[in-house]
Amino acid sequence: MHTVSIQTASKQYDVWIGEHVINQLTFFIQKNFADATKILIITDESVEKLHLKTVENKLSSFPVITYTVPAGEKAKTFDVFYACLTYMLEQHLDRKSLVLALGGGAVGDLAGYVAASFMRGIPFIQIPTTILAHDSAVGGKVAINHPLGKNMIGVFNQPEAVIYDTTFLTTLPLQELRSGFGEVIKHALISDVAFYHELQSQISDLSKVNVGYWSAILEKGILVKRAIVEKDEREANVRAFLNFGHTLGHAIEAEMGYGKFTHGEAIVIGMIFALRLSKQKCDLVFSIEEFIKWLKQLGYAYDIPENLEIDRLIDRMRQDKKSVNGTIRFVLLKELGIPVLVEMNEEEIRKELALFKGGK
Ligand SMILES: NC(=O)c1ccc[n+]([C@@H]2O[C@H](COP(=O)([O-])OP(=O)(O)OC[C@H]3O[C@@H](n4cnc5c(N)ncnc54)[C@H](O)[C@@H]3O)[C@@H](O)[C@H]2O)c1
Ligand SMILES: O=C(O)C(=O)C[C@@H](O)[C@H](O)[C@H](O)COP(=O)(O)O
Ligand SMILES: [Zn+2]
Repeated sequence: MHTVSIQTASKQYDVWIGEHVINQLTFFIQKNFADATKILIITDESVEKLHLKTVENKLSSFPVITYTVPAGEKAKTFDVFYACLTYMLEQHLDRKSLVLALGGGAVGDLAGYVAASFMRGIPFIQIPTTILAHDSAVGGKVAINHPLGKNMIGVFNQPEAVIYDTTFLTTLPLQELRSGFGEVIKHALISDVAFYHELQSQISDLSKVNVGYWSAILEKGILVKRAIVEKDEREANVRAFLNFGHTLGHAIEAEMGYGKFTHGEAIVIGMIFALRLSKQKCDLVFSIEEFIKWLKQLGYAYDIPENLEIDRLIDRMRQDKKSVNGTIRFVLLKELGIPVLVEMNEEEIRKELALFKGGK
């Protein structure tokens, strides 16, 4: 088991990562929440079938109840958020209650926002079950989607702890490995050239990565995220770098309809576009052809979906949270590992999107 301690401006907490670290849950709750009036596990319908029992078994001496939400982006809606809060009121949770988020980023984002909202805030613990959640469970961004934009309704709310049992990852389908690995690539590209080269040389088939190696690369990703959120918890400046690939990625997710494209797959396309812009605007020296060759090998889509209109993507990007006064901003790379936030002119974006979409 490895422990990564996170110290943000608002809170210190630990991330425990490794096989069977779920055992830590019992000790952590005994030590810190022994008087919890209720412990609510929020999970989704797939994770419930696969891993809920394991977690419940660790909590047999506590007053545990469960609320199950739809799997995937369907969990991040206002209706599910509201239904969750209704259930908590009906079950008489109070300010001494605790929420556990058992699942991927969608469950973590929803449950963290629910916990922040119930009676103005009760504590929650992240129990991530996906590769992608090495990113979502750390750093305290929690939110639901709005038809007009991704993660538009939410708050910053740090968890009490992150208990990342990598044995849960063994049940993930290949598409979810791929989605999560997109954020690992992001963490490498924005801050750690050696890590990027390691990934590129070591990983050619995501289905063959063993749990031990997943643990190691997820921990590296978490360290990248830690370094940034410790400096800038609420995205006043450098935290925006974690949004590399997301300006276009979020626009693709929203335009396709949430859940049609996984988050990680959408941001991979967004990263390719941001790399193309980085070459244009920041003289980045990097072979996008080589990058795409690797992505193809791993099974990623690497084009903007045919049915998406450029003008509509631009409208979406104008609504991005990084925009100021409607001016679209992209995270670009000056060099591998050296990101920068750049304001872009819409005409320039339109031209570059047309070239990208046209395969040029
Ligand atoms: N808060 C943040 O900082 C942050 C960071 C990155 C992404 N996100 C958000 O996270 C979400 C994506 O996260 P995700 O990819 O984990 O999505 P997810 O929670 O939707 O999980 C993906 C799918 O995998 C299933 N699943 C989860 N764990 C499983 C397991 N162990 N075995 C088998 N199936 C399992 C889920 O049921 C779901 O169908 C997006 O909404 C994205 O916006 C948030
Ligand atoms: O933690 C961050 O900050 C990130 O930007 C991480 C992203 O991978 C993540 O998708 C996040 O939810 C995006 O945040 P948003 O503010 O653009 O919605
Ligand atoms: Zn992301």
